[in-house]
Amino acid sequence: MNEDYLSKDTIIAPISGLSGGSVHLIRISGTKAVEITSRFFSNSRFSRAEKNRFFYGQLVNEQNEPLDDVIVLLYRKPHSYTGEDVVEISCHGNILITEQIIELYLRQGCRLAQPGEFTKRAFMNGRIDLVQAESIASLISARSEKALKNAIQQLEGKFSLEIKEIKQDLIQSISLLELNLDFAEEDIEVIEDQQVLKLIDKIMNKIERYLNSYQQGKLLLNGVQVLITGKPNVGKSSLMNALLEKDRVLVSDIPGTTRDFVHDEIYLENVLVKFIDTAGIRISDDKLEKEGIKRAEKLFSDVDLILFLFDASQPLDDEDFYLIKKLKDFKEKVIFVGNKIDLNFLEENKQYLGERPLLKISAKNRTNIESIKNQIKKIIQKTDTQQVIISNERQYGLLKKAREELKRAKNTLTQKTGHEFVAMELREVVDLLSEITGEITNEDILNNIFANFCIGK
Ligand SMILES: Nc1nc2c(c(=O)[nH]1)N(C=O)[C@@H](CNc1ccc(C(=O)N[C@@H](CCC(=O)O)C(=O)O)cc1)CN2
Ligand SMILES: Nc1nc2c(ncn2[C@@H]2O[C@H](COP(=O)(O)OP(=O)(O)OP(=O)(O)O)[C@@H](O)[C@H]2O)c(=O)[nH]1
Ligand SMILES: [Mg+2]
Repeated sequence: MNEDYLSKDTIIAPISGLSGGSVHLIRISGTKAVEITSRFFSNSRFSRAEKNRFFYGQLVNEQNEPLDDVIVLLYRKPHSYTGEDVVEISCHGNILITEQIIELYLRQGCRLAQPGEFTKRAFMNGRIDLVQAESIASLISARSEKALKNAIQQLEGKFSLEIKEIKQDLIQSISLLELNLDFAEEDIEVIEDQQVLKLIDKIMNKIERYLNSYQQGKLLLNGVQVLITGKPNVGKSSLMNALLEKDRVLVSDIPGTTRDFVHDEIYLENVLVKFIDTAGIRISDDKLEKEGIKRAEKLFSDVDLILFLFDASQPLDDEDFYLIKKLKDFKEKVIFVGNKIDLNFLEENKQYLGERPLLKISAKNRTNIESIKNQIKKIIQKTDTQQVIISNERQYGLLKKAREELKRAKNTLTQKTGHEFVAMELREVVDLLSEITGEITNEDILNNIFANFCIGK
């Protein structure tokens, strides 16, 4: 597939952020990258260079009008990110300059790169495998230090290597099982069932460990989402401000002060925590309010933690009960927070709250806000970053299938249905693992993966 792929379009895209920075970076990859650049770049040593190097000079357009003073980086195939000839232009950080340069290349026969297309080419040209490609996307979007560490490990090939080792073990057993078949008539056992069973168990353990890391992996990758809900005027926005340690949201004694979602973030233990303050939920016939409530309730299933806030100085009322009932389905992630304890704490409310944690705070006086942060820290359990953590849904799905297939193989072996079936099932596991690293794949799957990358990756 390689040669074919190399000969395709020359593609271009900005690869740095386009707002704020003082320098922008543009990448051009493909056969025309060097030739086009040499026609519009003032530094004559550029086109003669054989090796990767950088050059300083002026970039001009077709009318010889200067576009910018730039640094051009030359990467000769296959020694580049994509494995093709690559030119990177580092220009001044003005979107107008960047656009003019890109338009020049488009007029000269390049086309804009699709999201993830550079990385897709790197994969197609064998520079990286699929796990590594996906780790680049995780690396960019990681919302915690641990997720970042894990992504870097995967980019270095740690997970890919472990998969390769598992596959080698499997392939060895498969060939021994097949050898057994050849010698079946002569009654020679090349491999004992017990040995194969032991191997299957060993591999199942490894896969189980990957699967178990997924929930935590996703959390570390995306950060923790915490929703603050409760009826109007119980102090949700006050709590939001207390958690953020700033006056982010408007607070007032008029019920219905917050009308839409307000979110903001902090880092706790190097994990991004996103708080969402919502409009107070009340039983209402008002169309607009009903819609707001519907949207808030949709968030119940999306978030990782729900803080149900109530006024602890007052008896719980129908509006509180309405919400408590709604939250029953999400019980395992709800924390009850009794606010306004500076006024009073009514013990009688406790009986309605079940066995979930109950925290007592005063948002206004910022009392006991730490107890909430401690509950969030509990979610961010101690994770061992020495081990591979899975955070990718595709990889998770394939690992689950591999586990099922291993179970099947184990069954077949213990039921002594025949070694040829065991071998077949183990081969299926090998294929599933090959799909993870992308040795086995198809165009649709690939397009799907890379389409979710950002532009310029
Ligand atoms: N300017 C720039 N910075 C960047 C990237 C990039 O593409 N360009 N990266 C993009 O994500 C990351 C680094 N990843 C890269 C990986 C491989 C090669 C590369 O050209 N490798 C060749 C050449 C090495 C050499 O000349 O010594 C090779 O390995 O053969 C470049 C960047 C982060 N920073
Ligand atoms: N005494 C006391 N008053 C509080 C406390 N927390 C909030 N309040 C007051 O309660 C009123 C409502 O506070 P908000 O934070 O705006 O309440 P909310 O739940 O966001 O209200 P809506 O946005 O209208 O749903 C304000 O007057 C706050 O000053 C508290 O811990 N103690
Ligand atoms: Mg509010």
